[in-house]
Amino acid sequence: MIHIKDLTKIYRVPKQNKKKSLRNFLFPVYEDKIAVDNISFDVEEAEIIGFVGTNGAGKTTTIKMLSGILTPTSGKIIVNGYIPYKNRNELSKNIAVIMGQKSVMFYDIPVIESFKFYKDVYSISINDYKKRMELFLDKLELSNILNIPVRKLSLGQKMRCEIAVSLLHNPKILFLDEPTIGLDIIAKHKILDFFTYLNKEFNTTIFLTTHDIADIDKICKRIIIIDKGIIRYDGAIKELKDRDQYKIIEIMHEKDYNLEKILDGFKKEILVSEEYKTTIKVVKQDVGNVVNNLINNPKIVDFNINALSLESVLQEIYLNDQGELL
Ligand SMILES: Nc1ncnc2c1ncn2[C@@H]1O[C@H](COP(=O)(O)OP(=O)(O)OP(=O)(O)O)[C@@H](O)[C@H]1O
Repeated sequence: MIHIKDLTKIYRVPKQNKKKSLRNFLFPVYEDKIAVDNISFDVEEAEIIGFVGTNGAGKTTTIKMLSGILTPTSGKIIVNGYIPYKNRNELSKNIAVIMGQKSVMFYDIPVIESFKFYKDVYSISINDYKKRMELFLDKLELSNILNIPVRKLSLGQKMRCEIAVSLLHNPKILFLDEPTIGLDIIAKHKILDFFTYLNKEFNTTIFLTTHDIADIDKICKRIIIIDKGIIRYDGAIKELKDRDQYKIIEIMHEKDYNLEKILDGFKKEILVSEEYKTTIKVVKQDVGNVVNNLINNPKIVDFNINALSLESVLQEIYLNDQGELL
């Protein structure tokens, strides 16, 4: 569905010059800024990919190249059989790009007018339009808001409408850039459940970029980590979590317990310390022995062993800067 090989995007930016002279203003010197550096990956039909990275990693630039908004500096890129920057019109019939902070609807008029407009833009038949609207009314609960002007909608309502309008033409691929930004947990889950539904029901391929790692953990099996324009990891989320060398142990205990004494000799980090509950992080190899000590101690009431959350795993990757992970 998506094929990218050795893809690079270099921006030409004016070189920062501390000296503010007329010469520098009239004849600026430029330098190259490598935003995406020789990346390669493939995405199969009906996959849901999480594309993550810190600020400035190259995510939006990649999505813009995938959707034909930007022309790559070099490399190969094919999306649904098209070269995006050459066949943007054809490609747009098969994809949707949803950016959490950008709107495609008309601000001052009722929501339904935007739907009618895009029905004509995409030349959608009356029958297909009715079917799609039924789906949106049902799954995104739009029935009570279609006649309200966009500017009067809450952020959650607006986002549900944005998504529905962008999906009127039943695209095969969705490029999502921060689709749940600013939403409360209920609105967020509704939207994520809807994406999962589209994926199952219509085999829609989903390419999701977000800073909200919980979103990725909820709906993606595969994750691509990009860092300073370079792909650091491309694989299963489960494998990434399994590679992690730590476990989290949540210990329920009596008030007067002594952790140092119970776990004497083990390297541990205390993450949360409460009166009757303490959460610690220990290396995987020590878990067996730590558990032994906990079981044999009368001050310990109960305990749970958990893997690190995807968010913590990624945090460690970014912080440790371990280089190539692949
Ligand atoms: N139009 C542009 N001109 C020059 N440099 C740009 C342009 N757009 C992005 N960049 C630079 O390219 C790099 C990658 O930016 P990009 O927006 O793709 O990152 P990102 O991963 O989407 O970041 P964020 O999560 O902050 O949105 C950054 O260093 C950014 O400053």
